[in-house]
Amino acid sequence: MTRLLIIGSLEAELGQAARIAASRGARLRQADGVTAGIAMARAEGFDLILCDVLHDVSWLVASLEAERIACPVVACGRNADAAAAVRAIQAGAKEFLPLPPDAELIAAMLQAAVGEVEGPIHRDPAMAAVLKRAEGVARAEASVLITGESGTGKEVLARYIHSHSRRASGPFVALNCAALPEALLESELFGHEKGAFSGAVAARRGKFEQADGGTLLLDEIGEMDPRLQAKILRALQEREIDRLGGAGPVKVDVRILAATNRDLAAEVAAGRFREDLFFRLNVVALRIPALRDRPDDILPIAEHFARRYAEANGLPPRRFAAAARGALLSHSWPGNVRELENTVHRAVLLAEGDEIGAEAVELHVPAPRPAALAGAATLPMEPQPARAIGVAALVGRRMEDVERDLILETLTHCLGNRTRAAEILGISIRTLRNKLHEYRAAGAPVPVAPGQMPVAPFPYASIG
Ligand SMILES: Nc1ncnc2c1ncn2[C@@H]1O[C@H](COP(=O)(O)OP(=O)(O)OP(=O)(O)O)[C@@H](O)[C@H]1O
Repeated sequence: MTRLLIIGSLEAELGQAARIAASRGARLRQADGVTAGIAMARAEGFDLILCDVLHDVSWLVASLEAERIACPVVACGRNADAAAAVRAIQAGAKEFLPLPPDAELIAAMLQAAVGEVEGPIHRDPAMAAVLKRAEGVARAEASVLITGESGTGKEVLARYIHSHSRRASGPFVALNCAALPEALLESELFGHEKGAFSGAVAARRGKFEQADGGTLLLDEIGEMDPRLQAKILRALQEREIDRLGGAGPVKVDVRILAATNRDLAAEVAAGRFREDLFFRLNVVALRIPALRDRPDDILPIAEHFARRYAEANGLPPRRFAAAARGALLSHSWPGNVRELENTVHRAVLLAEGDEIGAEAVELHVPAPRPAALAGAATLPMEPQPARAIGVAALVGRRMEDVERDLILETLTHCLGNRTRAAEILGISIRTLRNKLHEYRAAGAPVPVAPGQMPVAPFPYASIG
C-alpha cells in the first residue's frame, strides 16, 4: 500500500486526484501547506508526496533534503500551466501531474513510487525456486536474510515477501544502512525527540516506528557498525525501541527483512558482525542468483523494461531485433538487473526504426578486477566498487578532474536523472546541482534527463 501525502486544498481537482488514489489503494493524508506537510512527513513517513504548484515546491524539496526525509515529490497543477510545471521540475520535483487528473497516470505514479509491485519478472528455474521459497516464508513472522550481488533485486524480493505476508496492508519501509554515517543512521532507525542533539529541531519517528504493523527492510546491513547492531538486536528481541532523547521505550510491531551483498558469515568470522544478530536475522536465508546465472530471465526482464520505458516516454512498443537479443544474452551483466534496466532504458531512447537494434544496446565491458584490491569478505564474483576498478589508471590525475569525470559519467549512466546519480554517488542533490552548475559554467556538456522537460505523457516510471 502506498502512503501518499497530498499538500494542497482538496476542494477542486486535487480532491479528484485524492479520490482516484484512494480507490487505487493508497493510504492518504492531507496537509494545507508545506510547513504542515513537512511536519507530517517527519512524523509519519510517506512513499510519495503530491504537492500543488500553488505551494512552494522548491522549499518543500529543499526541506526534505535538508532533513534527509527520502520521499519523491510529484508536483501537480492545472494542465495549461506549463511554466509552473517547468519551475516545479527545476525545483527538484520528480514529475508533474497535470490536473484534472487522469486515473491511469495516478495509478502509474503510485506504482512507480512503491517500485515493482508486480513482483520480480522471471522465467529462469533458478529464480522460480527462490520465489517459491520466498512465498513459503512470507506468511511466517520470521526474519529473512536476502543475499545477492548488487542490483540482483533484493529490494524487489523484500517487497514481494511483504506483499505476500499477513502484513501486506501495513507499511513497507526500506532503509539503506550504508547511506548514512552512524549517528544519523541511529536517529533514522530509532527516531529522536526534539532537542535530542543539536540540529534536532523537532521530534521525528524513526523507521522502526514508521514500519509499525508492517515490514522494515534493512538494506546493506553488513555495513552497520557493531554498536547499532546491538541496538537492532535489542529491538528484535524486546520488540521495543528507544528514541534518541526519549523518556522510555516504545513498543513496535515490525517484521525485519535484511539484505546484503556481503558474505555475512564471513563478516561474523572476521569479527565485524555480531554472531547473535546474524543468527537472529538468518532464520530464513534467500540467495538471489546473479543475472548471468539465470540467463532465461534476461529477455523477459529486458522486454518488460522496453515496454515500460516506451510507455513512459510516449514511444510505440518495439521488439528487440535478433542481433540485439543475442547481445543481451551474451553479456555477463556485472551490474545485474539494474544494469539491464539502464541498458534497456537507453536502448529504447536511442533506437530508430521498427525494432530495437543491436546498435542501440550499449554494453559496458567491465575492467578486469585487480586481485590485490579484491575485498576478502564479498561474495564470489561480486562486482567491486568503483574504487577497486582501475584505480592505478587514475594515478597522476588531479582529484577535481577525476571527481568531475566520475560525476558526469554517473549522470550519463543514469540518463541524466540527478536524483539517481546523487544516490549512486552518495552526495546530496544540492551538492550535485552545484557541481553541475560549475561544470556547465566551465563549458563541460552536462547530460539532461529525457523526462526533465515536462512533455506529455509524463515518465512516471522514472520515479524512485
Ligand atoms: N526480477 C525483476 N523484475 C523486474 N525488475 C527487477 C527485477 N529485479 C530487479 N529489478 C529492478 O532492478 C533494479 C535493482 O533492483 P533492487 O534495488 O531490488 O536490487 P538490490 O539487489 O536491492 O540492489 P542493491 O544491492 O544495490 O541495493 C530496480 O529498479 C528493480 O526494480
